[in-house]
Amino acid sequence: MVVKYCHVLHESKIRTTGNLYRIAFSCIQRTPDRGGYPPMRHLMIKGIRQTRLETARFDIGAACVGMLATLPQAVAYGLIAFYPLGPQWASFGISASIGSAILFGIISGMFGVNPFLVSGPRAVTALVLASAIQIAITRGSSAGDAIVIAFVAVLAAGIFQFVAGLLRLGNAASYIPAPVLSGFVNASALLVLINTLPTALGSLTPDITAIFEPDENSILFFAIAISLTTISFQFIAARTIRFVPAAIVGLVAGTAIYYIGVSIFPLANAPLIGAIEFSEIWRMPILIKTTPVWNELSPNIDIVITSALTIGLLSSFDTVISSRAIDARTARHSDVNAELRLHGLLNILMGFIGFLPGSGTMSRSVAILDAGARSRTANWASSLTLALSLLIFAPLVAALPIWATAGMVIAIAIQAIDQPTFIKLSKLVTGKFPYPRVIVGDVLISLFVVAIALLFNLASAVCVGVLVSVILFVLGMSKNPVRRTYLGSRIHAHRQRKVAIVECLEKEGHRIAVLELQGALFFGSCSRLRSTVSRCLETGIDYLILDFRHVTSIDSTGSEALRAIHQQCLDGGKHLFLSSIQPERRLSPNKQRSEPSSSSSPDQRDHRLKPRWIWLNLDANGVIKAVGKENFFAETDAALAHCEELLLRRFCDKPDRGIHRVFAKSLLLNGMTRDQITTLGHKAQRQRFKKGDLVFQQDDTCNRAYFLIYGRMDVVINVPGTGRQKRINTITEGTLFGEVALLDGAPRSATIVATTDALCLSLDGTDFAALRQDHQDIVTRLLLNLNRILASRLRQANMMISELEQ
Ligand SMILES: Nc1ncnc2c1ncn2[C@@H]1O[C@@H]2COP(=O)(O)O[C@H]2[C@H]1O
Repeated sequence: MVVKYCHVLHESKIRTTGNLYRIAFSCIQRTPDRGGYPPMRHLMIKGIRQTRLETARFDIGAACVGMLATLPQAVAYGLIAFYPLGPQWASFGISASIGSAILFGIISGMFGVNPFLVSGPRAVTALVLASAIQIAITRGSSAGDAIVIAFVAVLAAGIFQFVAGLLRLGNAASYIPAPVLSGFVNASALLVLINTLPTALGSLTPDITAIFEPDENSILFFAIAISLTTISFQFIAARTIRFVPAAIVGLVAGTAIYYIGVSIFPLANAPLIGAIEFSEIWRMPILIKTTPVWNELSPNIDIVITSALTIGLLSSFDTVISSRAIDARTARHSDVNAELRLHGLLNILMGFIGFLPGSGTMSRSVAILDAGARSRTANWASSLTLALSLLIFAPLVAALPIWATAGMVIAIAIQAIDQPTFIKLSKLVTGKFPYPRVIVGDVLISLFVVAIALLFNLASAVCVGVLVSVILFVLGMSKNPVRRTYLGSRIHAHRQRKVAIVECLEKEGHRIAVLELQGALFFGSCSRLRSTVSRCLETGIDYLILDFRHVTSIDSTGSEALRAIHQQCLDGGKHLFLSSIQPERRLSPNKQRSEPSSSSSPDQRDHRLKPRWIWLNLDANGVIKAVGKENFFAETDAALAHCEELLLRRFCDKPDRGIHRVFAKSLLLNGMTRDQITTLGHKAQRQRFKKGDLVFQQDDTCNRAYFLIYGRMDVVINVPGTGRQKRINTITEGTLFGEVALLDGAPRSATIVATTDALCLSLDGTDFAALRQDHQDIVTRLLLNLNRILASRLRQANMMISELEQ
């Protein structure tokens, strides 16, 4: 392996190592994105169709940029991996790295699930290999044995990745919150900037503080001029030139300035990429070339296992997160598990033939996307071009000044910064956003991830970011799960009741409390639930209804809290009821797994049911047994009605079955003399209904009004578009129904069904007209009372609305 650059490296000691390392680190971490649409999506959105020629032109341009982004990285990673073995292994390392960039890149580019995910060697995995070799050498292994140990670890890492893909562990990355991903992208971009800046400013040491030293070697104005030219041309080209990738325009401009500078003016020489000989890259696989000393493996198995796990985890993480970020950018969705399986197989291959392990890279992927990649051709062609460039373009590539490549990397890093986070941050700082609480959490998490990444490393930053997000989420969800509390004195069950009963409910209804719960009942929210319930019970509540309508989930701690609340009620002689919970839920037709057969009727379809998680959890944790199934209600209204009945039994007179007593207590007949009531009774028609009978149906056209003497009727309406019906009220004895159609002559506004055996008196329009002729006084009184009934219903409805809106 001949790398001219390596000669410079050895000759000038660390002079160029610093540059290479800086380039390497800068490029690794570039994990860009988004400030605008990549050209491809932009064209897709505009609906512009391209010819194959145009697509190929963009892909080839993008491949060239990808190759230029890969080359310096690959050289640097090779040097990193074999650094502990000394300079004589440098060319070996570079060939192992470039070989991986070519072979891994071509195969994953061709067969990878994500067409724009460019894969190849990475700095982190190169560092793990270096430390494995270092430990083996310290324990007394020879260089060859240390290399064997390292590549067995690569092979095992490949198996690990393949198995992780089979077990679909890649999906775990979906749980990375957006602010963490944004912080990851920004941290990567900043790391690129920080690591590349010294090179772009001509500093010869890798330490960024060196650029502030007034040493003439630290800041070369010539270097700054070259990198600034590259950056500016790249930015201008990104906005103005469509045909050539902006990165190449910048690179050409920066290189031109360099050669003009060194040929016309006696300006400083820059380190160049240097010549690389292709013939040295392909060599015998490492396991064949070096004599494998298997005996060496057993005492060093710990190195193999830890390195394999670390490489496997880091590679998988890089691949999955890069694939997700590329997906977000290109509006696609790739199967990361399939990607992991392919990467696993390729890393097994890399381990066998002694090439560096590979994983998905954001930097190179974004480089080809920003350069206008249209298809996966740009991906594999960038690796192929790398191979070709070593043969054909070697002189051109060799002549590129490092300062210009540093400028190119900086420009890509700046474009990669996640703009939405910075927009949010600037809005927070300038106070332009009216509700800062909405975005402050996201911005803080994002900044936190960036800070950890800069202080430690990206992997820890993402882990800590996810942890902080989870903690913030739990705290956010730990708010009081009681969204509203109302008393039975203000809100009654939907029952048409006699005045005396309504009065009784208004007087004693404060003994009934409904607590509307919301969100998740879990370990984070249970203590607040318990304290709210305790406070509520202390106010003299006898009947407590917990409404689960807005509860999304429950865990065992939530169930335990319910059992404790039930015990608390028992101890205090109170009654607990749970509403809006059912064992099963009806599946909407489009969620049903199997399509109903053509023979199945709509009714049959409606009855497909699925067990409810909340019910199952309550059952599993013994809540249903403790509270008693009879105390669970499908609707809160039913639970409220049940509590009202219990209350009425305690505090109100027994229901009165005598017909005249019913009449006397009815609001409709209020103020009538006994004679008037008797006359009305003679004019009216008596009708008996059996339990389940249909009195009339919604939309029927008839104008008969009914007075319920005893029994109970449900008022039911059709729910439009579902074929289902819903009970909205219950009529009890002494109340009127069917009056609406009599008054306005329109079809029935609801269906009335007898829920018990019932007796009614009824009058139709004709009876009413006859009554008006002979007994005007009765009709006037009836109409007056009817007005009062309607007015009181309106007031009650208003009170309920105001109560529920609180
Ligand atoms: N929301 C409601 N609450 C109580 N009763 C109702 C309600 N809606 C309709 N009704 C009764 O149901 C009857 C259906 O027939 P009508 O429209 O003639 O008269 C209606 C009322 O008497």
